[in-house]
Amino acid sequence: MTSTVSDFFNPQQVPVGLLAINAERQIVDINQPLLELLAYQVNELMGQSIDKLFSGAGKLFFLTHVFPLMQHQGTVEEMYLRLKDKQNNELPVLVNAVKLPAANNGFVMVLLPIHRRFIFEDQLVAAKKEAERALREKQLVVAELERARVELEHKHQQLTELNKQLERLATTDSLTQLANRRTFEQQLELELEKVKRGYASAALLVMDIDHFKSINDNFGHAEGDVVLRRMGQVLAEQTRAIDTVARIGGEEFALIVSGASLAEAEQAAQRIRELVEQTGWAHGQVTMSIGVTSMLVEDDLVAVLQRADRALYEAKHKGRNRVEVSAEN
Ligand SMILES: Nc1nc2c(ncn2[C@@H]2O[C@H](COP(=O)(O)OP(=O)(O)OP(=O)(O)O)[C@@H](O)[C@H]2O)c(=O)[nH]1
Repeated sequence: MTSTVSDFFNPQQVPVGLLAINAERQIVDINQPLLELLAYQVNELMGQSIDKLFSGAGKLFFLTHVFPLMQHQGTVEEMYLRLKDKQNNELPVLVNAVKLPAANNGFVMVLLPIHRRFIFEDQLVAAKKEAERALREKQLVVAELERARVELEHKHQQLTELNKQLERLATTDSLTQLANRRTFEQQLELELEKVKRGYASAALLVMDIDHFKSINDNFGHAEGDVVLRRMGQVLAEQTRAIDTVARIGGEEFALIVSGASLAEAEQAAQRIRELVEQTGWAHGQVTMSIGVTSMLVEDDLVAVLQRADRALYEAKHKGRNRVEVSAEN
């Protein structure tokens, strides 16, 4: 004896909805699982139009799309429908339908509830939205960080520039832009240190403009400043990068000559004196007296400065526009 499907299971108990409708869309059969899903009693649906199971939009979709396909193709596969149960709750289902033999003219529909998938899809959409929101937020944070970084960099540049300006102000004579007295003394200490350690010889020139007071008196203080500025340029042009030229007093300048013997320093002083004498000045001739000395191993700052000043005094005393050398203490 051949066995049939119904020997193995009862269609009223399979975990899918089964629904049969006739050509007029009246329900002619419905299985128990579908009744339970829809919360109807069998007598409430039998003979009723399947339209009763749709909400407005669902009904339109069924009538204009799904049902015409069932009629014309005789089958539909995996179409998505939203039914509504007796309490008007939505029941999303996948539909497979097939036309019954011609004599019957109806359709049998298999309805697979996809409520869980529906929830899952909702969750996926929500998760995607959340991910997009988080991404947007992250992009905002990244943009904010970038803005802060640029601002910080800008501030850092400003600070660096400000520090440079402060450094320049602290180390430079504002009138001539040469090193100021403080920087000069620091450099002199460094140079003396090198001499003491036997690394190198070095010499000091102290230079003073002759009769500068008369320039001020004859042409005014502002014109005196012009001469001081111009003198700063003349001296700076004569100075090697390793040397230090500074304005150490009103009309007094100094030059630290690294690596120079006393004779070399004297030559340098003569060159400068001649250059100043030959420079074209707006207020008549300007000359300079220069005292020269070597830095000695036993020197300190005061000693070397005193010796150079003594030589300068001698140059002034002997008639100015001269170079004098002071070799010993
Ligand atoms: N224009 C100007 N004058 C200054 C500045 N600092 C000092 N002096 C002037 O420099 C002059 C220095 O005069 P003195 O010390 O008498 O020396 P001198 O006239 O150069 O004469 P000798 O050095 O003896 O050749 C004074 O008149 C000061 O007022 C300054 O920054 N600008």
